[in-house]
Amino acid sequence: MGIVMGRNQYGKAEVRIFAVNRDNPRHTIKDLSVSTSLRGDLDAVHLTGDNSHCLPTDTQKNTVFAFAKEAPIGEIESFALRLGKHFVGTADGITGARILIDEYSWRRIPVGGTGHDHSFARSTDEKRTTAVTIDGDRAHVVSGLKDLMVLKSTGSEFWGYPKDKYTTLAETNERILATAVTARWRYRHPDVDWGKSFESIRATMLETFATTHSLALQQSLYEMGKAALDKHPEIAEVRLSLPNKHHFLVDLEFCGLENNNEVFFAADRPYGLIEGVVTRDDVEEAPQAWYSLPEF
Ligand SMILES: O=c1[nH]c(=O)c2[nH]c(=O)[nH]c2[nH]1
Repeated sequence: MGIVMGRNQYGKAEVRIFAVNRDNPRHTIKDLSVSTSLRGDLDAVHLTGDNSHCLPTDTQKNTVFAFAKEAPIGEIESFALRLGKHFVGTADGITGARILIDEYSWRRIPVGGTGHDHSFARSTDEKRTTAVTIDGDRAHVVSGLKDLMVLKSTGSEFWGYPKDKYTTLAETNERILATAVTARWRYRHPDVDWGKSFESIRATMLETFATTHSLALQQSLYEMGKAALDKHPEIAEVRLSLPNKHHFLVDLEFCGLENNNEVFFAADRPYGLIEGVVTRDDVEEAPQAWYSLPEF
């Protein structure tokens, strides 16, 4: 029985890059966290420490910064595709790459009609994301968002579940439903207006969360994924990870007050974690597009 080196990848994680376009006085900015991972003929570095195919993670980091200067960053999907193709096309022994990008959402400070030219505010943790996988001459693009906080103050119920001797949860037809959405969707091809597609999928999922009368967070998850797929032929599947941010009704009887679903304890943990894949029944699966992705 022998011991062999298994699947591996390596790169620089969370390169924080901030870029300003100063072409005119109305600046545009990009605030990104970029992670690079390279795959390929890397047995030698693991087995003997032979670094001849080991493009340093420091060089990968420098490449990210240089690419941001050499051409406009543009949409995160295009930037990730450029980086991934560069590494696979130029680094000896490297046959695959995974580029992860999270984009922080700054907005112009609302001064005047169109917002300030060079001052910005960020009031949310929400990030737009992409995960690009280059596998030889194939490319997979999985985009999404994370930490999008949403809440419904009515229109959510939970009842009809199995009960056993450990059950204490009361059935309810009136509860708060809150979650922090992490969603990723896989594109069928790279011929996409990335920004427009992102905005529309995000809006569709938000609208569906709002308008679905929810009997379970699982039902909301499916409806959100389905609505995105119905409206967007360019995507093959949607994966969602939804922590159920429980809001417990506070018993105020101790001081003689009736609590008519008005005052809750917003617990941060433990939380239910509802996860699922919503897909088309006629598309080919692409496990490589998802391999080692956080959350999925
Ligand atoms: O929407 C829900 N789904 C569950 O599976 C679950 N389990 C639970 O305790 N509360 C809820 N709510």
